[in-house]
Amino acid sequence: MKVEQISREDIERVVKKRLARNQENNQIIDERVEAIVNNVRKDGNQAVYQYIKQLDGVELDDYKVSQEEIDYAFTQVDESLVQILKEAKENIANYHKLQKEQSWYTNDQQGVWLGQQVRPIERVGVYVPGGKAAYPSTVLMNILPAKVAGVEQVIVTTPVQRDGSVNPTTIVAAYMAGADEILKIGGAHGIAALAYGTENVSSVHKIVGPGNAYVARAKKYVFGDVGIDLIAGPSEVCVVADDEANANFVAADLLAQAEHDELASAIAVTTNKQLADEIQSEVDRQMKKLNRQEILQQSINNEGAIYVVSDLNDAFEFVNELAPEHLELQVRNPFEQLEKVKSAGAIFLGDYSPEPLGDYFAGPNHTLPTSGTAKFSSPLGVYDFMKKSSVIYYNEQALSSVRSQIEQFADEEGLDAHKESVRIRFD
Ligand SMILES: NC(=O)c1ccc[n+]([C@@H]2O[C@H](COP(=O)([O-])OP(=O)(O)OC[C@H]3O[C@@H](n4cnc5c(N)ncnc54)[C@H](O)[C@@H]3O)[C@@H](O)[C@H]2O)c1
Ligand SMILES: N[C@H](CO)Cc1c[nH]c[nH+]1
Ligand SMILES: [Zn+2]
Repeated sequence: MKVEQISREDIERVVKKRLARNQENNQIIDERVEAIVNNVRKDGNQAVYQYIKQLDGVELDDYKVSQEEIDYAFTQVDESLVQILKEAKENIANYHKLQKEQSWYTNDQQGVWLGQQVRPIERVGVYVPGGKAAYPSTVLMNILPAKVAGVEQVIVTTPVQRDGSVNPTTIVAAYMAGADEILKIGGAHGIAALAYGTENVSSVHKIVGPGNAYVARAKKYVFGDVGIDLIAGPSEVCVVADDEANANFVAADLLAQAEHDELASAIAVTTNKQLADEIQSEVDRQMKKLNRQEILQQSINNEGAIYVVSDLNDAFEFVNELAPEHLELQVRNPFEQLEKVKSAGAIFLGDYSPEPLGDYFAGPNHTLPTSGTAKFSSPLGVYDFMKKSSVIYYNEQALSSVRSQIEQFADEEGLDAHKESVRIRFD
């Protein structure tokens, strides 16, 4: 993991170069994704089964998880883990209940009644990643806000494992969170099946959930035909560390994100060169003891970096340019620094709020904007599962009092039928 000293003038260039690397990867992936999505849209099941065979290495007869498989999954998961899932579920549901918006109406007592009706989306697809690891936590994070919003039908899709099954904890978590159906379709073909439906699956109205670059680009490609939540691609962490930070903690937190994906990005930004060197050697030392060596080596060597800046203001300049998925502030008085953050998916304060606390347990959602998209988007939340309709009521007298304004406006736009629709009610 390289250590690089950067000045204020370098920050924009360094961050833009990092984000541009993503764009280059994306161009190659986009061509592949386009072909997969279009083939599933055209050929339905036949294409789905063919991609499951080609990309996931499994010949399936049925990609729906059956009741027998659900029952069997419950026999495979330890009671202690079920208990943990229940606690996490409670924390996540409680946090998300606070996000629920209500419909509202105004009544001016003069015959005008306006409002905003809030309704859940009816049918939602949840992508749960499962290529390199299974993510039961992501199941909870994506289904629970949908259920809090009142979504009627939640269809989960996740890659099939080599033996033709789905990870049992994923199934148990999906069942506990209220999934209506679980499909064994990963990657871009999973996204296409949800977006356009197949002979066995009705299409959904919106697709949520993180995944690798193929999944993230497929979501972007189907957007418009269905809704999507946000671009949640390979994981990222940026740790801001001042001279009081603990190098062991910082290194451990960098590795915790790096282990997700070869393309995961783990960055430390520090004001202290000596700490940077300590973090670097700690990463090397700790990495040797971990599983997933191949992924760790690649992500740490290619995507990881430790930047040394001259002061905390420069550190926040860097952060706001990067807009990382996860930001950790391992600095003195982190609460005082919080207001300097303009763009980040989730912000972890202090030495004892490591990012995995948020991944599994605290309650806020772990599906977060990546690749700089935190500059304009927010964590997955109940609001992603709700839509709004405007409500308008005028009585006869109220309409009569504004008819001339509307008629003149319609004249101005040359829209006679608009004018007539008002006039006809009175003349
Ligand atoms: N942002 C979040 O909240 C969050 C949460 C969990 C995981 N993640 C991220 O999700 C990702 C999970 O990735 P993953 O790979 O483990 O699982 P995944 O389910 O996202 O992707 C696996 C699928 O990708 C497809 N695929 C793989 N190589 C392909 C190729 N060359 N061409 C076409 N399709 C291909 C396969 O069909 C496979 O089923 C990681 O990047 C991790 O960082 C993010
Ligand atoms: N850190 C991931 C989001 O980038 C979420 C996750 C799930 N399980 C473990 N981690
Ligand atoms: Zn994680």
